[in-house]
Amino acid sequence: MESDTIEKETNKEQGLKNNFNNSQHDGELYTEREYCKKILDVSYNPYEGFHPATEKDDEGKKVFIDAKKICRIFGTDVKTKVLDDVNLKIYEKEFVMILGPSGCGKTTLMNILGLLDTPSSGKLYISNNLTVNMAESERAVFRRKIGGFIFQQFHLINTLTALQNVELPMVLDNLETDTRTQRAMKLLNLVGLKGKENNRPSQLSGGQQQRVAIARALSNKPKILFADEPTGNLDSVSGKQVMKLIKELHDQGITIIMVTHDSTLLKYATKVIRMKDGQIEQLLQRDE
Ligand SMILES: Nc1ncnc2c1ncn2[C@@H]1O[C@H](COP(=O)(O)OP(=O)(O)OP(=O)(O)O)[C@@H](O)[C@H]1O
Repeated sequence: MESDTIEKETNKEQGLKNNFNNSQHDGELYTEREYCKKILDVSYNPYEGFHPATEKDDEGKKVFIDAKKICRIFGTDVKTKVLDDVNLKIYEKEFVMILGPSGCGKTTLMNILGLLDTPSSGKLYISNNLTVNMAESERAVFRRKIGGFIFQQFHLINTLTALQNVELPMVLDNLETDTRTQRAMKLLNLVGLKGKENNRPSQLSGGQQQRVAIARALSNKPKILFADEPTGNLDSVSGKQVMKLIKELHDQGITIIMVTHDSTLLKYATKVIRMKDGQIEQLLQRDE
């Protein structure tokens, strides 16, 4: 950057610094410089620290999910190709974020990777097992034993308490009552909801409901967590609490695949998939 440009930018920042000194925005105390950068977009780049992924980036990593030539077509009379020849490898312990414009196929891709949906063509391997010919009962076992799921809309059962919601997957797994209650209590404590065990979803804030959903997703000790816009319905403070929890889970070794529209969350990711029109437009890897 030319020196007079730098000077202009610095003056702009200084002017804003005077206006926004120690300002509180979105529930977070930004330094003046950070805030100026954000609103002026002077040099704020959510992709800073990432580079286009190469084969070298994956050396020594263990493949968890391998998607080959995945297509998904919806409709019978009028067919719409929503995923078009997607090739993708996800490695153990990665924190993968899927971004892209509305309707580009992010949720469809995540649903296929999580065995909530099946591709129209292509092959999907999970831990080297080909999933295409799996019976629905086997897919259900994967979803219950290996995967954990959280969604923008929480999907809690309104007639059950927080504790009962977290216990539910363990009931399906026939765990003894004492064991599952103890585990659900521990998980609710972990997500910061001690004392809210007997509240029903309607008696909890959005952020608290999402934390119950996270506790429920953890009840089966998943190896991989699928999160579709987990902060999409939350205010920024609750969103940050939820992201902090998800980051902690990643730090503990859980692989995370998350769909988001919010590029400010990229700071948590180790890999970024940018999608467009049903295809992977760009694959980015965090610098070591
Ligand atoms: N079950 C379905 N039947 C028909 N069309 C579908 C179905 N599910 C998704 N679609 C279509 O597939 C396209 C991709 O949807 P998808 O939800 O994967 O996009 P997205 O990138 O997650 O969008 P958004 O960011 O808005 O959530 C959309 O045009 C959508 O209308």
